[in-house]
Amino acid sequence: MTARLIDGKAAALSLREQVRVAAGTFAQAAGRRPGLATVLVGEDPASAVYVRSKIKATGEAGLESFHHKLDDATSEEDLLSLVADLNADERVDGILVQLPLPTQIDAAKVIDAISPDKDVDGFHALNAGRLATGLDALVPCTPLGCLKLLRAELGDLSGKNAVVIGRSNIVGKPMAMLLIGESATVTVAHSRTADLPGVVRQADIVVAAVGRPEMVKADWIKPGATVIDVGINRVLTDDGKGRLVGDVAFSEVSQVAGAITPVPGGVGPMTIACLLRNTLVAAHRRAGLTVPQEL
Ligand SMILES: Nc1nc2c(c(=O)[nH]1)N[C@@H](CN(C=O)c1ccc(C(=O)N[C@@H](CCC(=O)O)C(=O)O)cc1)CN2
Repeated sequence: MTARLIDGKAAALSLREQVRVAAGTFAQAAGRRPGLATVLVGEDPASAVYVRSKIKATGEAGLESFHHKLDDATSEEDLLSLVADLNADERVDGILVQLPLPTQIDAAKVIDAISPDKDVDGFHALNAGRLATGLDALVPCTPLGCLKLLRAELGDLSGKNAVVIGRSNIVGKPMAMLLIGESATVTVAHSRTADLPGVVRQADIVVAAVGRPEMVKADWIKPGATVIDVGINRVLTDDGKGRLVGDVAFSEVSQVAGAITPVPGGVGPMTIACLLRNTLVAAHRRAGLTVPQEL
């Protein structure tokens, strides 16, 4: 392997420590701890693991945690009613409804019902619009985590050619907006892009968020490029056990790239660290306190 390994686990631990210190300062100034409400609907095993990790990380950072577990058959009306209660609860600075939701619930309606001030996932249309127009916004955690890794690796991103593969509202689009905000030259590519390998080959920075295991190959990558892999795909192995792979063919791409995130241990841990960061930012704004610069 020739590429530098970008250690998302270490970066996430360091951000979580910064959040812990700043949460203590917030508690002294505001007379209460910042609060995060998590909502898990149903029994999806991966979602249960992610929410457990979020609750654990919340406690370790000194934030107050309010967890709500609803059963699989919960109606949209009941979930909207819980969101309304959490919007009104002064102890709650951030509301996280874990996705995906069961099919009887319209996720867009639920996201729209979350107060934009408490939308620590950054999925509400108001936060998306604020990000797109360069205003202070709560920014989706995964792209924010990618940006923090890119800044730590490359410093100034201005003038870099960045290709984001994937156009989802949760990762691709906000990632592009964040990179534009850094004065990078940004292309958003996707499954229908003509000559996708040729487009990606122009990039100094590649962010892969397509959800297709090991789709990005070594001959797509400009030598020395920085590659951020957002994919988390579970694939079956010959021994029947299965393993996690990203959207990037790591073993071959790491021979060409200048730096690369692994899966696991790259972007994933930053998603949870940025959720804590967003909760602290939301708490400061709601309390009328200045958000610490280092966050
Ligand atoms: N409301 C939300 N729902 C979902 C989000 C989100 O940001 N908000 N993102 C994903 C899942 N997710 C967080 O919720 C998440 C996924 C993966 C990781 C992570 O740390 N992954 C590890 C590997 C974990 C494993 O072994 O399975 C890694 O990449 O190192 C954190 C958070 C969908 N839903």
